[in-house]
Amino acid sequence: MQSKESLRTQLITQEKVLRGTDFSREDLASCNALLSSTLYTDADWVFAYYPITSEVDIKAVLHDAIAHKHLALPVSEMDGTMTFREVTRLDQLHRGSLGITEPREGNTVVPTARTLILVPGVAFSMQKDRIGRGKGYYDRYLQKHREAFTLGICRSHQIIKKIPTDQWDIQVNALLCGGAFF
Ligand SMILES: Nc1nc2c(c(=O)[nH]1)N(C=O)[C@@H](CNc1ccc(C(=O)N[C@@H](CCC(=O)O)C(=O)O)cc1)CN2
Ligand SMILES: Nc1ncnc2c1ncn2[C@@H]1O[C@H](COP(=O)(O)OP(=O)(O)OP(=O)(O)O)[C@@H](O)[C@H]1O
Repeated sequence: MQSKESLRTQLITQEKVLRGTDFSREDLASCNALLSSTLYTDADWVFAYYPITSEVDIKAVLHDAIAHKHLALPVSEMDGTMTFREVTRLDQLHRGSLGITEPREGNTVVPTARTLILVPGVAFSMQKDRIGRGKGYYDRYLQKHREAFTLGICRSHQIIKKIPTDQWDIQVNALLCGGAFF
């Protein structure tokens, strides 16, 4: 089996090749599927991510969550930990050190059983394994916060057959891809 590191390198090269591709239809299908699901309607808090170009554009979900629920976005710290802060408007975010748009202020919040965590990734498998950007932020965070439901979100080309796993890897509970749940 290909190592996780070489898979990640290959997938990030693919991200660059696909940079000009228009994924808006596929991304909107996923947003709409999510917004009308009970996973979403039953949640009181949504812990989401602010998308970069290679990730499913969930900004429609971010706006809906601000209007109808509570939204939190991740802040990555230099020591490898990640926290989530409450966000009430998207025009007060800033570009953090890793090139990710993140909240500058806002209360730090922790997930409960009614929190839906939307997990980005470089790739996922149908076994719900995940490859992230290689810094272990989500693995460390999800290990400590087991009570929330985790939903991986990706585009069709980000589904791969088999992902080699390490003992620290945390699977997601479900996957949303191209407008369908798995
Ligand atoms: N949207 C999003 N937010 C997230 C994550 C993520 O995967 N996606 N993270 C999940 O862990 C954390 C941040 N982790 C990161 C780990 C590595 C790189 C990284 O390698 N960045 C590139 C530049 C990316 C770009 O600008 O396109 C770099 O620094 O070279 C970025 C974020 C928390 N927030
Ligand atoms: N629970 C943990 N405790 C300590 N270190 C961890 C933990 N989880 C992952 N790591 C470390 O993080 C590094 C990256 O792990 P991995 O390659 O699985 O990242 P990833 O899941 O792709 O990234 P991310 O979660 O940031 O998107 C590894 O070197 C690993 O040792």
